[in-house]
Amino acid sequence: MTASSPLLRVERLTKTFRMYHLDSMLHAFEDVSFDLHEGEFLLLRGHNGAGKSTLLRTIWRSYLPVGGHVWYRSSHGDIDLATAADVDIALLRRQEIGFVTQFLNARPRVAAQDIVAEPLRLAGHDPAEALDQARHWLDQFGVRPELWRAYPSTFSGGEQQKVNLARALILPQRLLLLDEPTASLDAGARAALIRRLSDLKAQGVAIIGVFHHPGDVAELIDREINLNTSVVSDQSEQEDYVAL
Ligand SMILES: Nc1ncnc2c1ncn2[C@@H]1O[C@H](COP(=O)(O)OP(=O)(O)OP(=O)(O)O)[C@@H](O)[C@H]1O
Repeated sequence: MTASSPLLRVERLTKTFRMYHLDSMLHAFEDVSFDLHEGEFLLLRGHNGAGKSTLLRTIWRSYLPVGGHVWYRSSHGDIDLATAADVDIALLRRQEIGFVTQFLNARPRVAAQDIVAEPLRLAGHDPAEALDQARHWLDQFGVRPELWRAYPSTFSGGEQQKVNLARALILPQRLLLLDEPTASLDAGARAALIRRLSDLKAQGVAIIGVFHHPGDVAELIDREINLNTSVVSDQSEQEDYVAL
């Protein structure tokens, strides 16, 4: 893929789960194809169980697809995330691809501010500057200063989600996968999230998101894909439907 080609090209991606205890297969999604360019925001739609989270997790490579490709134009060259080596996936997750879920991967006895600062420290930033940035983002998302040095394992669901978001969004990635990031956020944190996503999009970050209330991010959406029907619609050219 060239510099003007999509950042991500998903081709006929199919995911089936084997239900061993039932000796049967369950189709999560089938033959999904779409392109995503830098700075684009793609909304995934579909009813409960349509396969939205599974699609995000397959791109993130928590799941291996049973068919298809996920071509990603990394800064190291083109790579198929569907078949790439685990070591390459780990590198991309550290440097280029972010994933936010509603669930904090809370590590025991690590302070909230250190969890948030870690991506900057790993990227080689000065530790004091990383800590300053971490406090800035905790503040932006509305985490009280008295919690910054506390361990998030005891935080409320909303507070954990704020730590999660601050960590995931502190360092601009090239591709961001969002699985219901506004679930359990209060209005102030939702507004901070939308401001941050809007800034990241303007910087060229490509975003794929699942939102329980898509109205939250209405102004950011460029295209939608409906997993019930596997149809992509362009927000600016509604008549231009592309069958998958
Ligand atoms: N690890 C798994 N093993 C077996 N089946 C799974 C697994 N993960 C998801 N599924 C099934 O795949 C289907 C798609 O699930 P998924 O969570 O992707 O749906 P969703 O569109 O995100 O739904 P919701 O809107 O309810 O969050 C569901 O029927 C679910 O039961």
